[in-house]
Amino acid sequence: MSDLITARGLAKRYGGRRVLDHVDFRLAPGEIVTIVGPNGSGKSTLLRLLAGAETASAGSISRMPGLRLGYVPQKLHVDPTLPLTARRFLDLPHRADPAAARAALLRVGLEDGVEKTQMSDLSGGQFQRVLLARALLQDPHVLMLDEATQGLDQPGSAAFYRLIEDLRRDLGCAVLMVSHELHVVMSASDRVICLNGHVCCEGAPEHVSSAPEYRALFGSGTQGALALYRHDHDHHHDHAHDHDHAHDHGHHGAH
Ligand SMILES: Nc1ncnc2c1ncn2[C@@H]1O[C@H](COP(=O)(O)OP(=O)(O)OP(=O)(O)O)[C@@H](O)[C@H]1O
Repeated sequence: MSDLITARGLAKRYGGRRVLDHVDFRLAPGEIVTIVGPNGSGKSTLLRLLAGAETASAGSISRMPGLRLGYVPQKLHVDPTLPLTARRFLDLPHRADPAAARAALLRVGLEDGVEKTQMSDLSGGQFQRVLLARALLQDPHVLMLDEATQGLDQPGSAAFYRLIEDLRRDLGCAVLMVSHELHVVMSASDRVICLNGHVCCEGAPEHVSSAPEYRALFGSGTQGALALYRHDHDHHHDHAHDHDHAHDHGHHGAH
């Protein structure tokens, strides 16, 4: 089957500042791909470009005709003084079919009672599940999640990512997510893309290692919990990305 999303040579500049450069990307039906990278490495920007929420400064993106996306944002502030139940939240921005709304809430593991609960009274984990339920209402070919487990504790995150795997299995959707929680997402991902303004490397997260190249990006705090199975480096990372990369961006993926 052909890819859901393909991108070539993506670049993004904000003002004169180059945030992404030379990014190639493809997403096949049903695969779970995780984008990792340091703060400010362009992860959210890449997700927004691929979702069509922002325009690239250079490069091309093609999406399968009729592609449906379900987007779970990084953060969503709901004014606690604003009365808004979880059920009504699912009607934003478009009114949801009542049966579909109920099914989506159940599918993400929320009890019946949650429908009437104010968004501001939900726990962090419940809140994220309501966001996920809203994304499911799109009947998506691709679920995109930007740091969807921020603020959850480790068991909460692990449960959330297990749910994502279940959804992929049951709905057959592809999943593209950004995460800092390498130790949690590695088991759930088919492919990991390591981003730092450009694609440093990508591949199956199948070996646990403490690769020096990985530590150069993430520090040693994660004990090499994520193994990028190849990461051939001939360059230094530069957060400014405002010099020309004279090297070859080798993509050593396990496709
Ligand atoms: N709308 C914008 N206008 C100007 N600069 C922006 C904009 N959006 C992002 N940036 C800048 O682009 C860079 C990459 O941001 P982005 O949010 O994509 O990184 P990230 O890898 O997702 O970071 P984090 O892990 O901290 O969420 C940052 O330096 C950010 O300040």
